[in-house]
Amino acid sequence: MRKILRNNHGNMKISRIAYPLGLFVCLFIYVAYVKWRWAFASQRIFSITETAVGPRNQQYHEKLVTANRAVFYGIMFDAGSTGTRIHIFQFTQSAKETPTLTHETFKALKPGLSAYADDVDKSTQGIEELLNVAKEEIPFDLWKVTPLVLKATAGLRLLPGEKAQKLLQKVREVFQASPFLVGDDCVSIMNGTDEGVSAWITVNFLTGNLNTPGKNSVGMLDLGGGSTQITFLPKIEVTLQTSPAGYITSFQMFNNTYKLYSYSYLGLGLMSARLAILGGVEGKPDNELVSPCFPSSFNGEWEHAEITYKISGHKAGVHLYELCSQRVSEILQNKVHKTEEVKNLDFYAFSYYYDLAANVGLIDKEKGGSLTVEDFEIAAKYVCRTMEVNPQKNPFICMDLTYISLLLQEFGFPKTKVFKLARKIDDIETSWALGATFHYIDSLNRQQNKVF
Ligand SMILES: O=c1[nH]cnc2c1ncn2[C@@H]1O[C@H](COP(=O)(O)OP(=O)(O)O)[C@@H](O)[C@H]1O
Ligand SMILES: [Ca+2]
Repeated sequence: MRKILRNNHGNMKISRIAYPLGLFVCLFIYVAYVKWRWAFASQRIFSITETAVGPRNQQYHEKLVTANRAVFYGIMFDAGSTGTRIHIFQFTQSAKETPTLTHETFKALKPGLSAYADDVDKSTQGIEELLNVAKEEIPFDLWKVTPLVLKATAGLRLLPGEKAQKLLQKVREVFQASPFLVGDDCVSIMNGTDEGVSAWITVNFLTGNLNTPGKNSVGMLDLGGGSTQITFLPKIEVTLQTSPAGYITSFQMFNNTYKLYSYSYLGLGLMSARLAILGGVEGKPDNELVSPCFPSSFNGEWEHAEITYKISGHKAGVHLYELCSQRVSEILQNKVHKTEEVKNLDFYAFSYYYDLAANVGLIDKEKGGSLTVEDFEIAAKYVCRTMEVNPQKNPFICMDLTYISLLLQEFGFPKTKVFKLARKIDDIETSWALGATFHYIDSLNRQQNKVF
């Protein structure tokens, strides 16, 4: 009897220790698992294979796993000024090998988050719709180890701070209720330099320049709706020495340190520039905005940042291109820093550079292509001249092309400079999203190394 009692007493003691111990072991295994997923994610640098253009569903996922390739994902939301986009990146890795970017799923919605500044509750519908794409794409068992991040750009930078924070808080709530891995910093406004640097990482990774020592890097030009970025790796010391404060940035990624020239011009994105050229002010409705970049007989409306403006052409307009380029030059005067070195480097151009060139047939809509500053200028002159007699579907086409051609010259590019325009390289979107995902994974791993 005594023995039994003693045994019972002993069992109770064991279960009192066993319960918290079991809980601790489970927690340890879970944390170790998450750390393991991300540890291999940041070993040296990622590679990309032809499987990037492959089917991606549960069957494909199982095929990779059974082929002894571990699969993991990262989700990046790009909250741009004109739209919100989801990028779902799939990586695979065999034992002891560097991870490979195998696929991207991309979906975009309009308008951008800033359009909901006065009705925050409405912003969640689009975010949830995009999250559903991630749920369909990512196998259920990987949801809780897949990091989910949103970074907002010019649209939210241009909003009053309080309105922007309310929008971000709403998104944070939706993210926290989702089954994915969210950290404290999962939703934020990205600074302009990080935006340029991340896009530079993307394009240099996709062109194979990042992982090949001695290979030249390429520069990156991004023309968004609210801001525009220029980023390149200077090869000559003069550029580093003569650039103003805030234009040179050092960053570390995957054990390498890079010193880049990178600057984001807030307010010089195409939509913000249109407003400036028209003489309007962000957030303030005007009676009517008149511009020499529209044909003299033109009358219409333009919606920008939730305000509808009445727009029209100058009555006495004759040489549209000359008058328009004068006005655009005034707007760009003393705004942009010129560098000599850009003349000698290869550049990729994204976003509205691509869209505009594709719209007027300078490049193939799907495949992209190469063109010069002069091609933009010739197209601008042609469109401005013909739209007087032949009204265009897009009344801004003369203004936009004139703006692009002059902006590129302000950066220091000669008219003969050739640019590459690409929406995708190896079936991956040429956006800052991939570079930012690499950076996020890298920093997550560094944090975890500190914890363990
Ligand atoms: O990932 C992308 N894929 C394709 N086009 C994009 C992507 N990101 C931005 N764009 C294009 O960039 C332009 C607007 O930029 P955005 O809305 O991002 O402004 P912002 O960068 O100034 O915030 C649009 O033409 C949009 O189609
Ligand atoms: Ca953008």
